[in-house]
This record gives sequence, structure tokens and C-alpha cells, in this order.
Amino acid sequence: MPVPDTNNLSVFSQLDAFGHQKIVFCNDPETGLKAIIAIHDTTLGPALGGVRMWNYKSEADALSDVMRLSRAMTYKASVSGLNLGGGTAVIIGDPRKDKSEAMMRKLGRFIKNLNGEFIAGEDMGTNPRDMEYIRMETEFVTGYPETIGGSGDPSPITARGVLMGMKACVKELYSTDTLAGRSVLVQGIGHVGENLVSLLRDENVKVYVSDINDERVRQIAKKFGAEPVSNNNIFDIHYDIYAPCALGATINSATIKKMKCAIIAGSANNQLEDEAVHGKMLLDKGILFAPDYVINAGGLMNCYSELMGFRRKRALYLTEHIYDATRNILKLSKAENIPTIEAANKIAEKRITDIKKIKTSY
Ligand SMILES: NC(=O)c1ccc[n+]([C@@H]2O[C@H](COP(=O)([O-])OP(=O)(O)OC[C@H]3O[C@@H](n4cnc5c(N)ncnc54)[C@H](O)[C@@H]3O)[C@@H](O)[C@H]2O)c1
Repeated sequence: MPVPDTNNLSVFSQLDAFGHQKIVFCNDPETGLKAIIAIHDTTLGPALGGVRMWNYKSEADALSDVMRLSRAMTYKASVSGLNLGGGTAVIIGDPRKDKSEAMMRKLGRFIKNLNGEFIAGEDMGTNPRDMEYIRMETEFVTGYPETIGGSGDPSPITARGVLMGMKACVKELYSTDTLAGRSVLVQGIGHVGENLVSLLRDENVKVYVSDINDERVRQIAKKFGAEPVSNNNIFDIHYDIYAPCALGATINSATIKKMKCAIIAGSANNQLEDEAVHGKMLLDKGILFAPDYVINAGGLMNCYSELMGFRRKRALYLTEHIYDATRNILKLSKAENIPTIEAANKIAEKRITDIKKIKTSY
């Protein structure tokens, strides 16, 4: 996604440029809450997105992040065929030191006042317990614990979706869905990464694991029979698929030059440092990129199912469709010789335009 220029003081021109409908600044000195809720587009439905708590270097950084993330949520929901719009909330602060029950409940009250326009879920720096606090103040929240009727940890579903995306890429390149005999490097073996390693081992894939946490690498390598790789050397070795499951922007001009893989398919959000530049670089180098927001949509599908009162089975069913969604994007990319991310954006934008047309009458 493009990066908003928050140094440009014309806020409304920024909203126009990125298509945002509304930005809400939530300030509460009593609890220390400083949050921004961005609602990007609600053509398809209420804006559902994560609540991220992060020690942003500046308010401009927080604003840029929330605008970027909320826009990506619009595209993710659209391409996944969900009746949801895109939104995100960010809280400025260190989740380990600054977070409290009162702060989360205060945010819940701000969300309540939006009357369902924004629905919260968990993200970096928040967890199901925080969603439970928000739930104490408003019904417009998902991802609270299963014990109180929520859908719990979405990571296993997200990992399954990533696997579906990988299979679609393998089908495109090798005309088979089977991953057996291929090799995958999973970068970041946290909640999604560990689940992905487990699924890949079930498919008889050779798995390499790397993380900044060496102890975790040792544990996961031992548990699943994977091969540990130093975090500094991940582009020095050969494997078929690179699965970024840690941070964004790991695909950039420097890393693309070093890459030897045929496919990139992982869960991390915003993997391309600059969508326009690096999508094209991957196309030119012949590396097949499974657009991140398409194949990591399992978590969103899980929240959607919770919202609609569906069972987990439904979330899993929706996740299987990530295979077809990815195949369609790869076909369009090939037919028009455009980067896969551009093909995904086209498909997402078309659905929003089409659905806008049906909303002209009651
Ligand atoms: N959890 C979900 O359902 C979900 C859904 C959609 C997208 N995502 C995205 O997937 C990614 C992983 O999510 P998660 O829930 O597993 O997070 P997590 O925090 O559980 O795991 C992230 C892992 O990455 C490691 N890591 C951090 N920086 C790293 C670096 N520079 N190099 C290597 N490893 C590093 C961490 O040590 C950790 O083990 C994130 O980008 C997240 O936004 C997650």
C-alpha cells in the first residue's frame, strides 16, 4: 500500500488521496489513552480491523500506520468476498508498560460512540483479554476469548489460509497442488509461523525456520524436525518458498537482489516495502508473490464468522477459498503481465465499485 505523507499538513487532501472516510482522534488523559481510529471505506459493510498498540516514534508515524493498515483492510475484505469495510485503531504507547483495563475500556467507549461503523479485533500489542475489556463497553468487537463466546486465537486459521495461498502458487508454477518435496523458509515463528510450520511438516515439506528469538528457533526446530537458520543468513541459502511471518517491508530492493526462491507466500502484513516498485521488481525477476492481504485473510474470516454467529467450521470453509482467490489473481497477473499485487488491487477495487452500484436503491 502507498505510504501517506503525514508531514503534509493538508489532512483532507491526505484523506482524499487514500480514500479515507473518517479519522477519529481519541484522547483521554485520565487513562493515558491516545488512539486514532481510521475508517477507510464502508461500501461493503462496517469497518473491521485490529487494535494495534505500539510505541510510535511520533504521532505522524501513528497516523501513517493507521491510514495504511485501514486501507489494506478494505482491500483484504473485498478480495475475500466478505461484507466488511476497512478500518484500524492504533494506540500510542508501550503495551508492556502503558496498557490497562481502564485504557482498553475507554477505547471501547469511543468505539461504542461510532455506532457500529468500526468493529475492533486484536493486532500487535493487544490480545483476547483486551478485546474482553472492550466488550465490557461495546458489542462492536471480535476476537475475545472462546470461553465467553468469542472466536479466540485466529492464528491457526491464518496459517491454513497461507498454506492455501502457497498451494495456489505451486499449482501455477509446477501444475500440481502438492507441496511434498518442496522447501520453505518460515521467517518469524510466532503464533502464525508455528502453526504454519506444523501444517508444512504434515505435507512433507522441508522446513527452515528463523526468528530473532534464538531460543524459540531451537524449540520449534526440535519440535517439528525443522532446520534452524540464522536470521542474518536467510537469503544466502536455497529454498523454493520464502514465507515472511514476522514484520512488514522485508521485501525491498536489497533483499530482492539476494533472493533465490521461486515463490513468496507468508502471513506478514505489508511485505512489500514499496508496492509499486517492489511488485514490479519481483515480476521482472520471475519470483511469484502471493499478495499478503489475500493469503493472510484467515484471521479476518475468523472475526467475520464470529460476528455473523457462524461456527469455526465456516471460518475454515472460507479459508479454503483463499486457494481460488489466489489462483484468480495469478491468472490476471499473467494475462495482463502486471505484478500480482496490482492484480489483487484491481479485483478488490472492482468488487467495491460493483457493490456501490447496487446500493443506489433501498
Ligand atoms: N495472527 C494472525 O492471525 C495474523 C493475521 C493476519 C496477519 N498477521 C501478520 O502475521 C505476522 C505474524 O503474526 P503473529 O500473530 O504470528 O505474530 P507473533 O508476534 O506471534 O510472531 C512474530 C514472530 O516474529 C519474530 N520476529 C520479530 N521480528 C523479527 C525479525 N526482524 N526477524 C525475524 N523474526 C522476527 C518474533 O520474535 C515472533 O516470534 C504479523 O505481521 C501479523 O501482522 C497475523
